[in-house]
Amino acid sequence: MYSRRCFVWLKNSLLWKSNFRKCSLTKILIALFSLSSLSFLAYQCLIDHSHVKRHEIPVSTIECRLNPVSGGMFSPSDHSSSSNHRIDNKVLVIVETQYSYLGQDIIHLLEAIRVKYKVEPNGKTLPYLTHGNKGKYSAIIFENFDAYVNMDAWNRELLDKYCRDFNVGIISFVASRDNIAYSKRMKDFPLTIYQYMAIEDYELNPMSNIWRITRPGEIIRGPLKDDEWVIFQFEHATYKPLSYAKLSRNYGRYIDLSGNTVFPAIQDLGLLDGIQKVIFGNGLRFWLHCLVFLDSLSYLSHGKLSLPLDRYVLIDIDDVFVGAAGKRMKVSDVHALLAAQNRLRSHIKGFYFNLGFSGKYYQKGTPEENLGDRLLVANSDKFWWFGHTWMHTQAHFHENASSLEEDMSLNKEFAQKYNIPVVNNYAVAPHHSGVYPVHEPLYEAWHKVWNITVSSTEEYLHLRPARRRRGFFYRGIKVLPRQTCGLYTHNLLIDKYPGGREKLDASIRGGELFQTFLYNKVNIFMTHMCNYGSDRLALYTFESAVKFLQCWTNLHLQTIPPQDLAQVYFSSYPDELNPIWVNPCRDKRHLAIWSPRKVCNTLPHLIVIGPQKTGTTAIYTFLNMHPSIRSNVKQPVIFEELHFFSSDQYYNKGLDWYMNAFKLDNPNQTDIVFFEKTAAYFDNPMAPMRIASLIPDVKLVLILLDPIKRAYSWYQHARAHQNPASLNYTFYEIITAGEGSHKIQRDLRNRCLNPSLYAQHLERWLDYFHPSQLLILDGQEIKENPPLVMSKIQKFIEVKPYIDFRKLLRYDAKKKFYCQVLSTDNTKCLGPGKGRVYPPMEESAYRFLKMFFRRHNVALSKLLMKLNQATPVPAWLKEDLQETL
Ligand SMILES: Nc1ncnc2c1ncn2[C@@H]1O[C@H](COP(=O)(O)OS(=O)(=O)O)[C@@H](OP(=O)(O)O)[C@H]1O
Repeated sequence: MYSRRCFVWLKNSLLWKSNFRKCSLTKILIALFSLSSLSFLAYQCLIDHSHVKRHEIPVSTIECRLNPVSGGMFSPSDHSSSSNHRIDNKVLVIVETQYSYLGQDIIHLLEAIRVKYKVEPNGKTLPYLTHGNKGKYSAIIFENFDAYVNMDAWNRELLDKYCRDFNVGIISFVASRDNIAYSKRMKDFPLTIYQYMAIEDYELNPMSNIWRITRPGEIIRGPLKDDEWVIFQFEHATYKPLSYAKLSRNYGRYIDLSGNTVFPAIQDLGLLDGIQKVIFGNGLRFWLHCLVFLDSLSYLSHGKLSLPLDRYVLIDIDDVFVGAAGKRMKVSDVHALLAAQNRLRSHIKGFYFNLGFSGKYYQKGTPEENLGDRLLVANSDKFWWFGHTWMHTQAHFHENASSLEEDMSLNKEFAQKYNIPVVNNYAVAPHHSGVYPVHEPLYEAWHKVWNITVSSTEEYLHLRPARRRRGFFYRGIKVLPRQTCGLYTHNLLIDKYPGGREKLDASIRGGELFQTFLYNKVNIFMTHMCNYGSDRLALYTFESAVKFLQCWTNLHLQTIPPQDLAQVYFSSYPDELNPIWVNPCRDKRHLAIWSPRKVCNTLPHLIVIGPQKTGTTAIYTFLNMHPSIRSNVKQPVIFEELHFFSSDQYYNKGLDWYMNAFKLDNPNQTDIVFFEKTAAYFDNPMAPMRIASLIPDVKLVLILLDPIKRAYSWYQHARAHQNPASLNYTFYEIITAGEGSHKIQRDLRNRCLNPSLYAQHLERWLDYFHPSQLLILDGQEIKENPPLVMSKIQKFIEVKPYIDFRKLLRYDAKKKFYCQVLSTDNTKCLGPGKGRVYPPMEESAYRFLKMFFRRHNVALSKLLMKLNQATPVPAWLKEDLQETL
């Protein structure tokens, strides 16, 4: 019977063509895609669904021991004090090794809560702790308390002084080292540790003053997972227990513990050494320690690293009609959904399920399920709704916006026909296709058909790890990160849940799902219709999760409309507004939802990053003379320089715009080395990060000209462009402009001097690129011997064929520079704007700049020495340093 019904459905689907009259290639593609989706669904129909049976639908049994404070209005202290004005919101983490487990756990947690950190392996000299009169770190974390205790005297004194001066606390961990129970007195502290202990009945000390997110009062009954606990015993009032437990085993005569209540995490009030501490007797794999860790960070940093208590929750039910017959929601499931929505409202203020639909699949289930569909629609005003595409096709298969608009309009007509209120200006794309990597037609069609302003995806920047998912704003649409709750389309029955019910329960009770709520202020969860049929796993999961959260935390849960949610998100994380482009070809999942018409080989292999006035145009011109090297095509207004990575205006034109600037003769061409030159990249703060995100293995060319000559050349450039400051003030007046000078004077001073602070900018590039990716050229050599420079570049990028530029370039006595050889008598030189003729620099300006650049040049020479570049230090720098000596 199933097979016949499915056949009819399949046939109907294929006959659905009234809106597909005009046959274009796109439409054929879409039809093929739909066909494959439908065949998949048909296959699902043909298989035996007898296993999808109702037996015991799981029900949440979580009850708090103590009643949570009602109304979620209780707001515990955020620990803030005046001490936090003097410290940055960054954490210093001293790890055992780069790869140690606990060190990784600490870093992952900090990443998840978006706290900046600096990691240093134990044993290295401490980094600078202050800048000016400010402290660089608002908390210090030691993966191993022993590392702190046994630090060499000099570093220990330095660190302790920092902690006392800036009132900064230390979080540390003590781990069991050997598989044997023994006790040890800590050096310098009236503290004894007992290691390799088994404990049970863990509870928190309700009297501690560090609790903020954590709500003490519950007990984890029974033995804890491993035997590797460290417990503390102390003989001074500076120590207070943060938690209690009982020993699970009698350790007899080996360990003398009075009574059997032990302390697995303690707080040091700093009464002895003036430094507050929190010390854990186990790592962060124990879920409750993650919670205690958050409050410890908040407390020890005087609220600088405090997380808010509000948590915003949106539960999307994607594809509410898309699903194989036999796995869909029936009438009883819809009733259960409505009832659960009401119950959830007592835990999540203003809660609504948010239903996503593709109208094409309405009424395509079993007769019972079709009744379920109808009941959903009859109750449409009780839910929030958002549209997918009509046929649930993926946006990247649509070549242009109009075919997507056509498809979306059908879905809109469906919503109108059935009075489905779609009012939130929110949409989610099937399979995330088109949202990221961006498919421009999706954004266009969303605007046009639905006036979409908010979306969400799990693909930005990458699917994994989930803790790094972020939001971005593009073409007027705010895209928020999306989380999963551990349920996917195939999770229908609790007994078939991968890893068993225990696995799902562990995620709810302190594991992944609990932590997702904990770390993210905004949580948009993706679920699917089938998680609400069969065993209704989504209802079980969320009802359990919010109850568990309520037992153990003071978090306030609420649901607000997507537009407000986006507002909350980006006002909390304004830095995320600007998107970051990554190469879709480097991520399998991205590639799968990227248009098959797009090609991967139109990104540059080489970027000439500047700075300005160092000879970048000459290099650009000469590179283009090579038969296998090709630059981007020139653009209106900006000509050869794309400014993509340095200007928000161009970066926000999107990846397609950038990649389209590099033209192959045919898509299969492989013998072209693309390059780009934008001289403003070098001193731009965003450019290194953006370039490294998109083209991490790119090669970079940096040109260093004597900074004095570069500064003067820029001044002359400004004069040639009628810059008023340059016309009204001498070079000396510009470079010596102070805070009292006119803004135009200071602006020009900055453009003359700042890009010449070579070491400072170069350090930033080296944060993102390996030195082997960088070729440093001498700007003077470009003027005097460009064929030699071209040979260095060719070697650097290993391009074939090797071209001898001595045959292509010739010194032109009239231009006084090397020019392109056209014939024995003719050359083609760069335009009049390059190699200008201007008077020599005033002596006073020269002397001023000599002094000004001295320390920067010293810093540069040290940096270059460290890089150990094959390229020798530029001649001008050597001379300058010799003069200095
Ligand atoms: N072959 C050749 N022809 C002309 N000019 C040459 C050449 N090689 C190097 N130079 C030097 O390049 C300086 C201009 O640098 P840029 O091209 O980087 O300037 S810009 O930032 O793109 O405006 C330019 O600066 P000015 O001399 O101040 O005009 C030149 O000194």
